[in-house]
Amino acid sequence: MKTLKHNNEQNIGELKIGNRILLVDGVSVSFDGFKALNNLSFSIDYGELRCIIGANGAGKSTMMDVVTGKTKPDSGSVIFGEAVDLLSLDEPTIAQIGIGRKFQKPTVFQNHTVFENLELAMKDDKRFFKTLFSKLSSEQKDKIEETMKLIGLKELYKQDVGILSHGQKQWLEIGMLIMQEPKLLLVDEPVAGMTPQEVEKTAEILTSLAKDNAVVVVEHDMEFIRSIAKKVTVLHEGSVLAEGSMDSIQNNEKVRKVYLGE
Ligand SMILES: Nc1ncnc2c1ncn2[C@@H]1O[C@H](COP(=O)(O)OP(=O)(O)OP(=O)(O)O)[C@@H](O)[C@H]1O
Repeated sequence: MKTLKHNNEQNIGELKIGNRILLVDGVSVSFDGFKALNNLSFSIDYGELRCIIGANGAGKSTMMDVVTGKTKPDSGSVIFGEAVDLLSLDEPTIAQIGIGRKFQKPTVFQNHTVFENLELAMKDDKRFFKTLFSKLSSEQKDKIEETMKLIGLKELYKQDVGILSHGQKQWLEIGMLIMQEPKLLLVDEPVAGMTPQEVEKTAEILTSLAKDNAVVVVEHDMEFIRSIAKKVTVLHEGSVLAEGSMDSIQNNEKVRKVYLGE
């Protein structure tokens, strides 16, 4: 079981597979009178890999901005774990208590090796030079090794990141998120621009990650979604249009109308 080094620890509750880790309840966000999120409600369980889909402008990014504290909604509530009120916390605190976000564009340190990038991303010590020149404990080394294995970059640990492929950089960034020990990961369009082999590997990484975390994937690539999805949430005009298995989504009349114009 994971532990949290934060005063909100007692409010997170037990991180047990199947327990709820995120509740978004009746959230609305307006931009100049336009409702980007409109009474949005859904929840995510610990150990779940959830896919969130929706047309451009459906509110996917705004939803992630609300969960990570970048945007404060006009109404509603967002609860992490059993009782942590995320709307009362700022962005750095939300990251610190265990919500990690991976944006589309990788932001790795180009002139450092794979190993160094993971080392720099480690949770406890954010001071760049101190991190680079201090000795790692065996526990920290093990964590880096384990992460390199998960993201498939173990053989490349000495390589400068600049020469990695687009896909490898994306995986490294997922690895850097893992080093911060998040409990909930929000991943924005992870397979955009990837080769089919890279897409397959990304599916493996995210599936494996979700076993001991919760992972929310926002993606447009439906084939990829189909390959990883257990439960899919469809957003439309800032609300949940449908939720369920990929099959039930594909056969859902409302979804077909909105997506396929049937
Ligand atoms: N800061 C903002 N100011 C004004 N309108 C905004 C702002 N952010 C988002 N919007 C609008 O809110 C709506 C929802 O946008 P959002 O980016 O959340 O959708 P999305 O589902 O992530 O779309 P995409 O798939 O294109 O990334 C859009 O119509 C967008 O134009």
